[in-house]
Parts: sequence; C-alpha cells; structure tokens
Amino acid sequence: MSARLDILGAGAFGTALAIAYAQAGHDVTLWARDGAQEMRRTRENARRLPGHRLPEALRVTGDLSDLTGNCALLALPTQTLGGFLAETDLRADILVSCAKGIDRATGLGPTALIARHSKATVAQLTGPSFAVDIAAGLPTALTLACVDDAVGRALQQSLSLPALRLYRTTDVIGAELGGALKNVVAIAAGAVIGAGLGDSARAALMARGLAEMTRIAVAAGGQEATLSGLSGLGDLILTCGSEKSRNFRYGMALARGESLPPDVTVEGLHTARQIAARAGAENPIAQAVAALADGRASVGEIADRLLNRPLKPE
Ligand SMILES: NC(=O)C1=CN([C@@H]2O[C@H](COP(=O)(O)OP(=O)(O)OC[C@H]3O[C@@H](n4cnc5c(N)ncnc54)[C@H](OP(=O)(O)O)[C@@H]3O)[C@@H](O)[C@H]2O)C=CC1
Ligand SMILES: O=C(CO)COP(=O)(O)O
Repeated sequence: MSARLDILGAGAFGTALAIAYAQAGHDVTLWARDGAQEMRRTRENARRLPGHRLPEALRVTGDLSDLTGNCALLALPTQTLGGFLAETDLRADILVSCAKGIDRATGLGPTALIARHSKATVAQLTGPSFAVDIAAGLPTALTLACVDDAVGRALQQSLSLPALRLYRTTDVIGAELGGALKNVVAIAAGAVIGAGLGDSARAALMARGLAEMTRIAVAAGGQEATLSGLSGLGDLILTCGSEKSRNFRYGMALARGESLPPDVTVEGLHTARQIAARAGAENPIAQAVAALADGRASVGEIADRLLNRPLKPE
C-alpha cells in the first residue's frame, strides 16, 4: 500500500530513504534546508549522496509548508535536532527519528528531545544501514521502536519495503542507545586499526564495547535483548568493520594525527563526551574515546590503560 511520507533533512540518510520509498511507489516529499532547487534541476544530491539518481516522482522542497503528510521522518544529525524543532512547527501526528546520538545541550536521546518539542507520537528508526546501500536498493534490516505498539505495528507495515525489512520493538531507550553508542565503539575501532593494533584487538574491543553499550542501556531502562539485536550488535558489526562509516574513519584519522573535513557528521564524538561525563554504568571505552578526541591521551596510552585494568570474570 502506498503511503504519504515527508522526510526532513536531505543529508545522506534522508536522501537515501527518500530514494528507496519513492522508488517503491510511496508519495514522498524530501525537505532540504539548502539546495532543493539544485537537486530538482539535477535529480541528484551531489553534496551528500553523489551518484544516486532521485526518482522523478520524488518531490524535493525547501519550503516547510509543502509538508502535509501525517508521518514525517526526521533525518537530521542529533546536535541540530533541538534547534530545528524549537523553531519549526511540525504538523505530522507521527514523527520518526532517524538520528543516532545524544543531544549535548540536554543529554536527551532523539525521541525524548522530539517529545519535548512536539505532541506527536514519536518513534525511532535505527540499525545497520549505510545510506549508499539503502539508495542502491541493497537488502537492509532495521529496528522500528515505538512505545505505542499499535503505532509501531502500523509503521512497521507502512515503512517496510522488499529490500528494507523492519523489525519492531517497544524498547525505544534500548534501540536509540544502541544506535548512539555503537558510534562511540566505531570511533575506538577506527583508532585501533589506524594505530596498527590489529584485527584481534578490534574484535576484543567490539565484544567489550557491546558489554559496555548493554550496561549503559540497561542502566537507562533499556532491555539487554535490544542491544544484541540490529540496533546494537548489528550496527556495531557494520560500523566497526567498514571505512564507509564516518565514525570509524574519524577514529582512524585521530590515531594517525589526521582529521576529517569539518562538515562530516561524526555523531559518536558528542555521544562519547556525554557518556564519559555521566556517573553510573562503567564506561572505559567512552572515556577513552573522549580523552583521545580531546587530546588528553594518545592511542598508545589508552591501550596501556585498558590492558592494565584489573583482571575480572567476563
Ligand atoms: N549516513 C548514514 O549511512 C546513516 C546516518 N544515520 C543517522 O542519520 C542522521 C543524519 O545523518 P546523515 O544524513 O548521514 O548526515 P549528513 O551529514 O549526510 O547530512 C546532514 C544533513 O542535515 C542537514 N542539517 C544540518 N543542520 C540542520 C538544521 N539545523 N536544519 C536543517 N537541516 C540541517 C544538513 O544540511 P546541509 O546539507 O545544508 O548542511 C544535511 O543535509 C545522523 O544521526 C546519522 O547518525 C543513520 C543511519 C545511516
Ligand atoms: O549509522 C550508520 C550505519 O548504520 C552510519 O554510520 P556513520 O555515521 O559512522 O557513517
């Protein structure tokens, strides 16, 4: 069944989802703050998702009043979401966050941040999915999290595509923390590889990273099973193992004393700082990533510190 869908944010992910849903016959409008006219002219988002043609049926607009759907997907980076919502009156009854992070101004995850600004029912779409893979129509499985199970079921039906399979949960906290925290471990994995510490060290980091993610999510009220699903383990495997991940590339660059261009979105950096500053669940990997990014320790010093932690049961 064809659905009317508004997608806000024409970055790599919003554009990829817009392509996939428009190609499947949904009635899609993609809102971009800049460059809508150029995208309409060239039928490409050359800045954020080059090489992927925008289907003719996909509407691209820079005007928020063109958005009239009942359901809107918010595909903005977490750190821009609060400011955007504060100055925008969205009329959709259902808002689906696609962001993977923790807001540095409030410490909130994307769904709580949206709920602070809107009375809409809020859901989270997350899990292992590079924008380029979705835009190319490659098979992908994601988690759709919504506290309201009836709305979650309806969204699962309307947002699933043959090559984009959605699994459903009501554990919004676990799902959104899985997506946010895997970015922190992906930075650490990039640093491990960038510093030449090897594949075995990366595997150890990923396993201990999943344990850390689970501790943090469970302490926040999430469920352990969610973290071993698509939004935790699934996304961890994807982003710790591929240079397509910006978080992974950022970690590699840090370890090599290099940097990424400033307009590259690296959500894990802010998340690491947020988590490292929190009391509660033990978080040595988030501490390490924050220290590395802020120039307080080198990869070598961090590796020594982690390797010299007291021996304990797994
Ligand atoms: N890329 C991916 O593979 C995936 C990304 N995600 C998540 O999706 C979210 C978005 O990431 P992604 O699309 O990759 O990011 P990109 O860096 O590709 O693009 C970010 C987009 O947000 C826009 N933007 C930034 N600030 C504002 C603002 N204040 N108001 C309106 N628009 C704004 C930018 O506009 P402009 O171009 O004008 O700067 C740009 O279009 C992130 O949380 C990410 O973790 C989730 C799954 C996969
Ligand atoms: O979340 C992603 C894939 O699931 C994209 O990862 P990066 O933000 O690290 O590129």
